[in-house]
Amino acid sequence: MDIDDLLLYDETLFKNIDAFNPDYIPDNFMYRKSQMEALAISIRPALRSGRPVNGVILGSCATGKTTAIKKIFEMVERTSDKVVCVYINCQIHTTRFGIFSQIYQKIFGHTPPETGVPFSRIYQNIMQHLSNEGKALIVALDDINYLFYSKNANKIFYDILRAHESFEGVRTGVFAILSDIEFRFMLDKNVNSIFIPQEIIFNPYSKEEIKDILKERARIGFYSEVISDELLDEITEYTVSNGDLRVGIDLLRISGNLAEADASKTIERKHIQEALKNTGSINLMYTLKSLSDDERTLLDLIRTSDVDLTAGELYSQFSKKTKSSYASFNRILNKLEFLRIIDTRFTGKGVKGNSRIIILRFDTEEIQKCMSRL
Ligand SMILES: Nc1ncnc2c1ncn2[C@@H]1O[C@H](COP(=O)(O)OP(=O)(O)OP(=O)(O)O)[C@@H](O)[C@H]1O
Repeated sequence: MDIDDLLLYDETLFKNIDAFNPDYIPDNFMYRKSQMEALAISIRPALRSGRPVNGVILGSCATGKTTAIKKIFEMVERTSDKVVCVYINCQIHTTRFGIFSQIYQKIFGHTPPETGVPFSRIYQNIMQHLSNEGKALIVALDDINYLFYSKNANKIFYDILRAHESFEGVRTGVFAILSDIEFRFMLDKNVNSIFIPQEIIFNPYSKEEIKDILKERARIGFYSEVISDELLDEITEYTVSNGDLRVGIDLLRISGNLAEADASKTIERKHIQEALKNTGSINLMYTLKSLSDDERTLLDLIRTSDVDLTAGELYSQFSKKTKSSYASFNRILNKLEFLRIIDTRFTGKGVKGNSRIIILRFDTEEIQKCMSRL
């Protein structure tokens, strides 16, 4: 097809292309009944003038944690106007002000002004409103490990969970969502005893479950018979080996697009093979998306260097590009290590043997591929 035809061609394989969006909430949320029940049990007291039970929601990536929270919040809000449910993505909102702005927005329908209003006023408005209206507050903090990095977690938990000490009758709860079991102990380390949560585990899907979920997604997203069962099996295999359901959903979407561009009425193996070339690690892409410009600049320097640099060498390159202080360079380096994009190893050389060597944990091409898709 030439470009004009490509743009004008109005046949589509997609019945509902939104079904492949990252934030699509499936009506049919399969294999998560017991987790949804556990969430409902934790929230139930809040619907009956009690306090919600705090929870920590644990499970590796793309096991449906976010979907479960969003679904249960939707259900709660449909059932009662006495519970305010706020979902917060901590990759985006990392400060106390940022997080309480989200809560404020949910309650009052608009965010507080960014300047001129002290945090205490915003906090007071929120809690006073809840107290006056007799409403409970449940806050889900997704990817809460990002708050450990900025060391804000404890304060935020404290603000939310001890509100009842200053505001009569206020009932609050927190769901902390974690996608890496390693962060579980860090939660205890970062948040003291005010948070005693019940654990809700989202175990990985089996191969059969992945196949069923992908099949259902294809059924919603494509017209019938666009993709064969055999090719779904292949996408399932790849998804299982990659360990991330999102990769499978993305593969469906990309191969559908490629088939469409080919004016084909069905997805063929060649479209999947082509799509595979375009999918980097989705997880890595999400992590890279959350980086600031300076953080990406530093990562780029690491990625494009032919040799493993020491921290000192890296800083001298970085400071030329960004004029950053050593302290902020160091913070960024620690963050990249914390996000497990890089490793740093002491070489035993340098001042007091403190010289570190920086090692990229991913293939440079993989990073490049993900960066180009941001
Ligand atoms: N049981 C399921 N049924 C249908 N779709 C699902 C199911 N579980 C996950 N998904 C889909 O997989 C994708 C990832 O799910 P979700 O964002 O809820 O996972 P997560 O555990 O929060 O991931 P992360 O920890 O990486 O944020 C979404 O597109 C979601 O619709």
